[in-house]
Amino acid sequence: MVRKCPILILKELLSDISFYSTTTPIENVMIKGIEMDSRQIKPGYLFVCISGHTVDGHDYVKQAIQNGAIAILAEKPLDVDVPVITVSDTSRALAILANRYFERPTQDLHLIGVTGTNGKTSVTYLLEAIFQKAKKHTGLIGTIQMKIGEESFEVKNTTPDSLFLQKSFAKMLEKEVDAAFMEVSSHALVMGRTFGCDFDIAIFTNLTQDHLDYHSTMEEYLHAKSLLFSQLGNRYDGNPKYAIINKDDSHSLTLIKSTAQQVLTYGIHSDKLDVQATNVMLDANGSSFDMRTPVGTISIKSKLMGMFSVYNMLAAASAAICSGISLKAIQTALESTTGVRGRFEPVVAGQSFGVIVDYAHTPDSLENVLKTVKSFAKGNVYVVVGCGGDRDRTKRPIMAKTAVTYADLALFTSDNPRSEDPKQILKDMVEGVDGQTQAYRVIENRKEAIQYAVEHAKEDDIVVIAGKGHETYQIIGDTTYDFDDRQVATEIIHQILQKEL
Ligand SMILES: CC(=O)N[C@H]1[C@@H](OP(=O)(O)OP(=O)(O)OC[C@H]2O[C@@H](n3ccc(=O)[nH]c3=O)[C@H](O)[C@@H]2O)O[C@H](CO)[C@@H](O)[C@@H]1O[C@H](C)C(=O)N[C@@H](C)C(=O)N[C@H](CCC(=O)O)C(=O)O
Ligand SMILES: Nc1ncnc2c1ncn2[C@@H]1O[C@H](COP(=O)(O)OP(=O)(O)OP(=O)(O)O)[C@@H](O)[C@H]1O
Ligand SMILES: N[C@H](CCC[C@H](N)C(=O)O)C(=O)O
Ligand SMILES: [Mg+2]
Repeated sequence: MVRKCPILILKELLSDISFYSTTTPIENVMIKGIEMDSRQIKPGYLFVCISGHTVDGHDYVKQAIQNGAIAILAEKPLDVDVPVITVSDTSRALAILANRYFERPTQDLHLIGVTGTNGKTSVTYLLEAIFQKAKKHTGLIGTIQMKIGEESFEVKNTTPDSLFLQKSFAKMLEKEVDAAFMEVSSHALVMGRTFGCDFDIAIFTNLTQDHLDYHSTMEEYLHAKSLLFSQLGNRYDGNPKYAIINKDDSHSLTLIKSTAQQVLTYGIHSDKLDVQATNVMLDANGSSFDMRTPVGTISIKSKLMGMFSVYNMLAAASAAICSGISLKAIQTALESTTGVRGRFEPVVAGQSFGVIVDYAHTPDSLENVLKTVKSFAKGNVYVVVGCGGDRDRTKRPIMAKTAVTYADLALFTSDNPRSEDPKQILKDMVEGVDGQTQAYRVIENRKEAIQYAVEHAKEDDIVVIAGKGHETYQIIGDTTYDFDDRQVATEIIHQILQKEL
């Protein structure tokens, strides 16, 4: 199916919005595009004013008009020479308009949304592997990138704004994508970035502490996650919709109750699971288990490490089963996949000890990763870890405590301090540690912290570099510096090996 970007009669475009008012008649206004950023406006565009967390888009109307905007969607009347359409909520209106403008693309896509504190990126990549094994054309949107087949596009947010989303889905349909997998963050659900997305399947991975800077309580955070399930299948189109829920998570019942659609539960320990892993074996080479499903049982021998990976595989397999993918394709894909960039990624640079780069930046993910490493490490475990600035402060002492509990030596360092004082972040972390009995060091400079760990590690030891995973930058103040944990570790190891020659 080839879709072209339409030039639309503004009045027609607004037909999905029931209540709005205009300053001048808009009967003959044709628009060539929609933008919410005045800097991106091109001649003939509609500019949508969003009042954001940092600035108010209404203040950029003049710039938008200078750049060629021929109409404005706003939350208040404005004194300008082009038609102004006013609505009570421009973010919501934008989601509706974007959906209409791009011809409701998700109605023609098999769309799977994944939410939860940890595992969203991992599950979307497992889905991609499974669907590709079943010879489907795939699309993916998440923390690392937007993908159409093997083509990659940059993203600013894990779940982009509604305009970017609908444009991406339209692009996917142009490229004949059958199924798309996307991470749905709690921020996006609260901000309505996914309004207009017609999800066929919604997956819940787990809920543990994070983002308490944005959601004031865990209850609010849970409620945000539940929106994906309460909004599932709002527009009945005759196709079955499924909520896939990790029943071993203590919040599962709330999510099950929040949806009116069919529910498939997965897990290991709970009663009456639809998809269950049994005989789980974990070791330094990966994981193996039997997966019982409503359509048969398969044995899986995967290279993915840790119990959390077993949960991710169950989640992806459950969604694939609901999508009609064969157990054979699921089994083959799970057995051949080697994991995602920056998630439990080994650094192999000729050293005699292990180095693992992992995106653990929450208390729960850090605990999972360190427990997994500790379970097979023959020597000492070192962890290099920091906590992001301008993010949940209350997770800092918990992450530090987790680090010293499971590692033999923890090196507390910087991880995107952003506008905060890196020393204060480190102080917040150290609050969680009993300095008398627990082994840690504070080394603010991340490169030096990695260097310390790598220089001290001996054969059979393992160094875990946590928190930044695939990231290739370090944000300090307003400046974004190049920084890639994998590259930095490799360079330091090479220097050490050179000296030893
Ligand atoms: C707090 C938050 O979520 N902010 C998001 C929000 O930005 P904002 O409200 O600050 O926007 P703003 O800068 O005030 O601008 C308001 C409006 O004015 C417009 N503007 C602005 C300047 C100008 O010159 N002209 C102009 O027209 C902007 O285009 C915008 O429409 O809207 C932007 C566009 O959609 C987002 O990129 C931005 O995400 C920021 C970068 C962010 O860091 N968000 C994080 C907290 C987030 O959303 N994270 C989740 C993942 C969490 C997880 O790991 O689970 C995510 O989905 O990414
Ligand atoms: N199911 C899981 N349960 C707990 N921890 C997990 C799980 N899956 C992955 N992890 C850990 O969490 C880290 C982040 O995983 P992943 O990137 O898949 O999560 P995410 O939900 O996409 O995170 P983000 O919110 O930053 O987008 C991994 O590096 C790993 O340490
Ligand atoms: N999506 C998460 C990623 C955190 C990654 C970590 N490296 C940090 O910068 O805190 C956030 O924006 O909170
Ligand atoms: Mg992610």
